[in-house]
Amino acid sequence: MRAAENLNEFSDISYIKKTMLHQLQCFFNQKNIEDRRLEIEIEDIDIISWLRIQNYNEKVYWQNRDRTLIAAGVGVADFLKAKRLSDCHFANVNSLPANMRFYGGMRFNVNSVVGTPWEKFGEIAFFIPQFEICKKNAKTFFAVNIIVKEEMNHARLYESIVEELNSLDFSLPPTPRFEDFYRERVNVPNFEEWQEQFAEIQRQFSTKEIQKIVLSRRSTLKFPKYVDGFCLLQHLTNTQANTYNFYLQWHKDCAFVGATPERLYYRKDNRIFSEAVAGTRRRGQDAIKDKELGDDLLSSTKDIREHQLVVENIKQVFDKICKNYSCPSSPVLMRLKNLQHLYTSFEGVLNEKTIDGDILQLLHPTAAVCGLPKQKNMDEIEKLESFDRGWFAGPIGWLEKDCAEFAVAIRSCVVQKNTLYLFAGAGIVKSSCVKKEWNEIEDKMKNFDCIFRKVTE
Ligand SMILES: C=C(O[C@H]1C=CC=C(C(=O)O)[C@@H]1O)C(=O)O
Repeated sequence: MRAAENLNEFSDISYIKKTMLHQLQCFFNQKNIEDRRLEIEIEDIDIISWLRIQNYNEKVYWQNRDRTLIAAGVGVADFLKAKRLSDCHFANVNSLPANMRFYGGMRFNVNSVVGTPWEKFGEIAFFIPQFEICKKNAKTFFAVNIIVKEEMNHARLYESIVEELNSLDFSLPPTPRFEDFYRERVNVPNFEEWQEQFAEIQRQFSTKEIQKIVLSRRSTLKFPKYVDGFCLLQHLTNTQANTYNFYLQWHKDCAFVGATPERLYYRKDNRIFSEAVAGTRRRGQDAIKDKELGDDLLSSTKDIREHQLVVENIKQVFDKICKNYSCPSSPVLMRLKNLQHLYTSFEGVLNEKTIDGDILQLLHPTAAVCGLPKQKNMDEIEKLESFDRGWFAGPIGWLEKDCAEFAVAIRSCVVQKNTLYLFAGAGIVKSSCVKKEWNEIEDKMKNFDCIFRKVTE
């Protein structure tokens, strides 16, 4: 690592490339090489702008809620793909070098039929980026991840990494503001269809087949020109607080972008943290109105029941995977830019040999995005929703040796050429009101407030 007096040098492109090239040469000159992450400290750079201009199909951006980790990666050093969680070799993650991460996630329902715009995403997919810029503990690093497979020719691996390194672009033109106007918006379901779905659900509540269901909507917005997902991401990082901000692209022209408040879990060694986030009100326009709305949420029987079902469900999972755990007896408010939610945190110690695959299998989908009972609702959602949720409401995050973090991919959209697909859902219980739930979803979509400008001519 370089001394602090040379900070200016850190941003010098030739310094970055030359220093990394030197590290690569030293590494590949060794007789026996194994997986390695090479890192150099660089000056703090605009990570989104860097990511935006790289010429790769595979790109990822991750910013955790307290912004202690911001990472962007391009290219593929290794990947992990599967149709079922049970076929994913998560145990291999434990042999990765320090700080090397698999980023990715999975579909909400790996058994459902794949539809637009999710064709390029797969069921479960993770990758270790070839190149990464990572900001951690107020320091910024440029990293190259090297995965050495048995069958690989080392000289060829070296050459291909060097060639890619040379073509990385550090010119950093700033990401423009999102200033596009849409021409057309189509809601699936429309309000009449939403009412019909609601009536069907009410019937199932009365026969006690389901206790709570989370139904979602998709809004498709058509723009006159290609939508730049990085401008959206930049807007989210500028305007949202207390959210995980993410961007994931497996192919150019199709990206999954979001700013979600909901942690599925964070694991450090055998300690696990999770949370129930369910029950919603808007933020008030001033402190008095805001408190009024918050108090109303905290005392609403309907919202507390909706929330409590999520809490009970996480308890059942923690009973299975933890030696011990704790959670407060009543929810508090989680305040976001536009909305406030009921929130209960969980903290536990995992049973020995519990791997991330087991945790994902049991914790996802939470009752905050699916409802209860889970299997019945997965089938019901597949039947009632006439679009593919894809990765919306699925787990999204990263895994590294001894550590993992997943958010629930809500408050999200897919950007595909000149089309933007927005997704949001709402928890419905017996006492829910059809119009209020429709409006709640509309409020959730307003996370992307910058897009709601229509061409009027
Ligand atoms: C399913 C979504 O939100 C969930 C998380 C928080 C509050 C929720 C609610 O109050 O309905 C939902 O359970 C979404 O934003 O698409």
